[in-house]
Amino acid sequence: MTAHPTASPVAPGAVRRRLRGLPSFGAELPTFDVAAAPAVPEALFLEWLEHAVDAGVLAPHAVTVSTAAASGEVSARVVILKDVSDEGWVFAGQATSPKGRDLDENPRAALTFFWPAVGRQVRVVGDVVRRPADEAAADFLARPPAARAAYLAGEQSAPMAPSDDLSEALAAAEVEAAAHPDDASPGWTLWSVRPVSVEFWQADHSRAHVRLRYRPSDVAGEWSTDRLWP
Ligand SMILES: Cc1cc2nc3c(=O)[nH]c(=O)nc-3n(C[C@H](O)[C@H](O)[C@H](O)COP(=O)(O)O)c2cc1C
Repeated sequence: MTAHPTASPVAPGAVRRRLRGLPSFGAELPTFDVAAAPAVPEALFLEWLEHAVDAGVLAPHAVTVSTAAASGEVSARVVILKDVSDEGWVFAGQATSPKGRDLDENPRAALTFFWPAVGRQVRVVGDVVRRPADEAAADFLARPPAARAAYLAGEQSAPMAPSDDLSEALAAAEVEAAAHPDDASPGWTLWSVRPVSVEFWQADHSRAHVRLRYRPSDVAGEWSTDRLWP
């Protein structure tokens, strides 16, 4: 572990004023007609995702995944969304990473998408299941060699030793990945979040933010919706 000196203090109130002055959303915001919302949340999510892509939102497929260990300790990180279907919202990572360990202990997660330019947030909460190993292997093999190399170079989230050289490790792993293009990695894992709640949030400049939450209804496969106070 490396120790660092304490950062110098800034003028009292300066950070608060700076933060208060920052914009959160684009100047022009879309509207959200909840009466026209599809019957299933996946359909609305895909509609909103395409809209975000068309609006030029950077990395609209990046999502914050929040997990909790059995101890109750929580953590969150950004990952890339891999798929959305009846199976849920799918993301990938290393089985032995902190998120993988959390999900082994407590297979529940919250996903949070935020698309500032269009003032939209989508929150998905649900049970997490691992996708079949052959699906994870196919996903791993479809990744570019540099991405596979980055994964193979070292154990994700483990501290690096001072003697570890990242560039060297990446170069060696890239040679290895290129030499074995058909070798899947057993640790590469796809997780699917099967939603028990999906909430769509549309910002409004006059603060009349529109929120619509889907939850499974009593009829299997169907959803009921609620408007929520902003
Ligand atoms: C835009 C972006 C995309 C990322 N995509 C992934 C991903 O798909 N899978 C992954 O394991 N980590 C991804 N990461 C890195 C994670 O945020 C995180 O550092 C890593 O998964 C380790 O998290 P953990 O220690 O909580 O397991 C991404 C980071 C960013 C900023």
